[in-house]
Amino acid sequence: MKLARNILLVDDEASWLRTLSVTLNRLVPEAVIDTCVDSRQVMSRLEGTDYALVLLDLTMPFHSGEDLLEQIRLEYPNTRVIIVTGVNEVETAVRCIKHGAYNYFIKTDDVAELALTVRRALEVVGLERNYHKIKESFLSKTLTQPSAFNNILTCEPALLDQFRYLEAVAFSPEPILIYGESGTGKDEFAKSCHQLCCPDAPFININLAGISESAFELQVFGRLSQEPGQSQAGALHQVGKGLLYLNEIADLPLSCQAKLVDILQQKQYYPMGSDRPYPVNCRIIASTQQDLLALSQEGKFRRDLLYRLRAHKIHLPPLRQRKLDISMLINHFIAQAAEEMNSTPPHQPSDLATQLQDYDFPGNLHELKGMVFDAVSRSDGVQLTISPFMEAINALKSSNSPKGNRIIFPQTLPTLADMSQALIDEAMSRTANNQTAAAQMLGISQSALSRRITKKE
Ligand SMILES: Nc1ncnc2c1ncn2[C@@H]1O[C@H](COP(=O)(O)OP(=O)(O)OP(=O)(O)O)[C@@H](O)[C@H]1O
Repeated sequence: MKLARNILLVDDEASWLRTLSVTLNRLVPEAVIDTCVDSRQVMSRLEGTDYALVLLDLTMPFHSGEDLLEQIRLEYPNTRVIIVTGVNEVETAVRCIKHGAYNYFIKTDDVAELALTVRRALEVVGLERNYHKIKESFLSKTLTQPSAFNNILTCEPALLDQFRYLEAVAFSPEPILIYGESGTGKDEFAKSCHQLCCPDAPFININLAGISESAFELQVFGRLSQEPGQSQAGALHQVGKGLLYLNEIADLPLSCQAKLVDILQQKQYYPMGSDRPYPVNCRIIASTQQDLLALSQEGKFRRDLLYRLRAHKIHLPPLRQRKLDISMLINHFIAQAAEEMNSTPPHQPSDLATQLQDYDFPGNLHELKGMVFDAVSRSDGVQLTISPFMEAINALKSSNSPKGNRIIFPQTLPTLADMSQALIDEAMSRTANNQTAAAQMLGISQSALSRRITKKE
C-alpha cells in the first residue's frame, strides 16, 4: 500500500517534540517528519508543504489545538489531524473528533499505538490521493502520452476509454488485471502500460499456461545456491523496477497463487534456497481469457488473489464487437506483412470490410492478422486477394452446419445445367464476385468461368 509521507508535529514543548520525532522516525521510517514549536507558524508551514498529517497538541500559547484543527479542516480538507493530548484534556479531544480530527492520542499512551494510528492515517491519505489522481486523469478525456498506444489501432469508443483508464492507473501501486478473449490485444495493452510507467526498465512476460509449481518458483523467484554456477536469477530480480506481465493467470497452480498473494501483500519474496526476503519493486499486470470469478466459485482460483488482482480491471472487447476497426486493421496488417515480405503493399478491395461484417472472428486479431498475411503472400502486389477471407468464412459456415459437406438433393433432381448455374452463383457469392477466386473454388480456369457467365447473360 502506498503511504503519503509528510507529517508536521506541533507542540510548544520542544523536548517532547524531539522525542516524538525520533520515535516516529524509527517506527514509521517512510515518513518525512517536520516539527513546529510555535502555534502561530502552523498555517504558514501548511501553505509551504503538502502535509498529509498534522499531530497537534491541544494546549499551546497563542492558538489552541482546537482552533487550529478548525482552520486546517477548512483550508486543507485532505490533510488529516491527530490530536495529541494530556490526560486532563480527553473531553476536548473527543470534541475534536466530532469536528473532524482523525483520532486522538494521550501522551502517556504506548507510542507503538500512536505509530500504528499514524501509519493508518498515512495509508488513508495515500489511497485518497491515488484515487483522486486516477479520477482526474480518467475524466480529462485526453491522453497525456498517446504515443504509448501507437501499436493499438482503434476508433471504437469503448476501447479508447480503456486507453484513458490505463493511463490513469498506470502509476498506481496496485496490480492491473486485463481480461479478454485470445487475440483481443492483452499483450499490447501490457506493453503500453510499460511504455507509460517504466519505459526504461525491463518488461518481462511470463506465460503461465500449463506451468508447474516448481517451474513457476524457479522462473519468478529464482534460486540461490552455495554451489558455484547453480544460482539462477528469477524474474522478480531481473525485472527490477520494470513491469512483470503474468499472462494466462487462471492457469497458475493454487499453491503458487498463495505465493503470489504474499508478493502482492508483503511486497517481498524469498528466492528458492534463501530465508532472506528480497523486496518486490516492480509493477505487476496479469491477464486472462477466463472468468476468474466463476473459477473462484469452483474453488479453482483463490478469492483473495482475485480481489487483489482486480484492483484495476481492463476489459478488451472481441473483434466482432469492434466492426468499425476492421478496415483500418486490415490496412495496418497489409503494411506489416508487406514490410516483412519485402514486397509492395497491395490495396484493400473497397468492399472487403463490408464482406466481413457478419463474420465473428473467433480468433480475433490473431485470426485477422493471419488472414491478411496469407492474402498478402498470395497477392500480385496490386490488389489484395480475398480468397483467404472467403475460405475462412466458408470453412466456419460449413463446420457450423450440422449436415457438414453432404449435398442434400431435392426429390426431383435438378438438370445438369441448373446445377452448374447454381454452383457458379454460389461460388460468385462466396467470393464477392471475384471471378479468379470463384474459378479456383470451382476447379476451372478464370476464362472458362467468364465464358459461362457471359453465355448466361
Ligand atoms: N488494436 C490493435 N491494433 C493493431 N494490432 C493489434 C491490436 N490489438 C492487437 N494487435 C495485434 O494482434 C495480435 C494479437 O494481439 P495480442 O497478442 O496482444 O492479443 P492477446 O489478447 O494477448 O492474445 P493471447 O490471449 O492469445 O495472448 C498481435 O500481433 C498484436 O500486435
